[in-house]
Amino acid sequence: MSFDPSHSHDLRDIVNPLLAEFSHPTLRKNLVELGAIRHAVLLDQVLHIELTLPFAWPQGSQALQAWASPLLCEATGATAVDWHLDYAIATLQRVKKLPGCRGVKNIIAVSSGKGGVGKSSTALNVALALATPGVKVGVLDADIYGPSIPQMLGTAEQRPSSPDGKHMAPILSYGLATNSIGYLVTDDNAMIWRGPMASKALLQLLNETLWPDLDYLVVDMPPGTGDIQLTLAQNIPVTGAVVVTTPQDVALLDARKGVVMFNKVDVPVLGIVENMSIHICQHCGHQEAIFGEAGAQTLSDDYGVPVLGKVPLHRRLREDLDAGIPTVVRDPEGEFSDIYREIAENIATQLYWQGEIIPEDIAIRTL
Ligand SMILES: Nc1ncnc2c1ncn2[C@@H]1O[C@H](COP(=O)(O)OP(=O)(O)OP(=O)(O)O)[C@@H](O)[C@H]1O
Repeated sequence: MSFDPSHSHDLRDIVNPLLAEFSHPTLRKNLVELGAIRHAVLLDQVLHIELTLPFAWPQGSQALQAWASPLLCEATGATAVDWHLDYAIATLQRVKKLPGCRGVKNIIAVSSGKGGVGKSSTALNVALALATPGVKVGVLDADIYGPSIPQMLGTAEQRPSSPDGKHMAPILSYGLATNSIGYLVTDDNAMIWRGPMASKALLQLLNETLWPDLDYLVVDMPPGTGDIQLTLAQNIPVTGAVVVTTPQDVALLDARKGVVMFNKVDVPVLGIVENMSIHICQHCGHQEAIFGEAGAQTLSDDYGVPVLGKVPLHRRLREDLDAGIPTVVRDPEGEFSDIYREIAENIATQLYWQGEIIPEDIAIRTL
């Protein structure tokens, strides 16, 4: 019998083995083993391929298309490949098998051992990078000591409405559903909250926000490893945590405490983001490791957690946040956005591979 690529069986025999050959640092199983290939059909010499992924994969999918398109054309006689990528994001087991927050599949806690290392900037740009078309993302700013997300989104003057007098509608910004402790209290007020009060308020903020269906909720945690952080890490139904640090020794010592804290309460540490990794001069592009080198790698080696990415120190990143237009929104094709997309993809895939998938109905909890 002769081969006929317009025949779906014959076509699958070409497409599946070829796509199974695609390797990428974020894949621990190939695309066939992952069950990602939904459909392939050759119409008018155009090969249409449908893929469904269980994790946000903004850069891997680009790499796949660049690698596979010419090979598929050659193997099938198609003149072009039309890729349809969609997502059915998996819900992963949460810390202590806690029931989920209504509407939210996966919660990612972004923390730092100490303040000022760029935790909020990282949390926000990573959330925006996770929100690739087809993936729904929210941000909860739980940083009681300096709730900066509203400023960074340019929404500081807004206040969440309450359609039923009990719950809050999140503020929608750049495609993210967001809420912040900053909308509800003044800075002076929040700073003097004691541990139990602060943890209770933050848990309420999480549970009383009317989140739309979200694949990922990124929680910008208060910096440090004290009682508030410990209580939150134990009581928020977190799927995994990310620790942000600078390469500086002192921040790394604090970052160590962060990793240890999450280990103690059995929250999987997905990895470390090194922020302000090298300084890039905005005039001449000269690069300098002003906070030292290889710090995050040492931490990673010591605790067996990956470095998810390194963000340089660059004036532009701060200016964009000050202007309320984060870099991933202002310059989506730029090199910094690529870095944040890589980090987002590493987080999403790490979350998937380390976790146990749970059926979706368990994720629904009524308030
Ligand atoms: N990679 C970077 N390049 C340039 N500026 C940065 C970078 N990362 C953060 N910043 C700037 O540093 C300041 C502190 O960042 P950010 O608020 O994200 O830190 P934080 O760790 O969340 O602080 P806090 O603990 O006070 O909440 C902000 O002005 C931010 O714009």
